[in-house]
Amino acid sequence: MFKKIDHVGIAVKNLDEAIKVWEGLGFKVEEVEEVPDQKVRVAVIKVGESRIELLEATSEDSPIAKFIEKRGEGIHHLAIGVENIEAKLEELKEKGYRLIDEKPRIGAGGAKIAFVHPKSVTGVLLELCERKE
Ligand SMILES: C[C@H](C(=O)O)C(=O)SCCNC(=O)CCNC(=O)[C@H](O)C(C)(C)COP(=O)(O)OP(=O)(O)OC[C@H]1O[C@@H](n2cnc3c(N)ncnc32)[C@H](O)[C@@H]1OP(=O)(O)O
Ligand SMILES: [Co+2]
Repeated sequence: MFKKIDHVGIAVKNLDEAIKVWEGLGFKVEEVEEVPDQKVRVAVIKVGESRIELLEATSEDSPIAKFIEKRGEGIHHLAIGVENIEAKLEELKEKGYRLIDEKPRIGAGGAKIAFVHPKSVTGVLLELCERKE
């Protein structure tokens, strides 16, 4: 059911500056994409079969803005690749996990994504991600 670690999301204040830092380390930003539904701008770095997502808020009420206000920059979420996101959401709902999204939404690269609340997942914001490879 779980395919791989799809990506680690990192909240940053300024995407262009963060890209310089990460490319200075030797990583390569493949693409930068705005995801209006999530109020973020995303820089995608491929690392083997996984990705790093650098995330900048595109509005004051973006979840990324609130996160940074409260906790500063840093690791924001862990995204796991799944075969069937609807089935997984159903299963977790039945098991009593607190779903932020009952139905998947569209994320970066057109993936189907849904979040499970950190309070249900030992303090980790978990993202389920179904991607047509
Ligand atoms: C597009 C791209 C993609 O992959 O395609 C993305 O990832 S989009 C990535 C951006 N989109 C998202 O993050 C959408 C899902 N996130 C959300 O719905 C929200 O951010 C949220 C429900 C996790 C938290 O929102 P909130 O208004 O409740 O914020 P609060 O600050 O009050 O958080 C409530 C409690 O959760 C904790 N908390 C909040 N955010 C996180 C986090 N990222 N990781 C771990 N814990 C967290 C807070 O410390 C607090 O705990 P305590 O009470 O103990 O202090
Ligand atoms: Co993500």
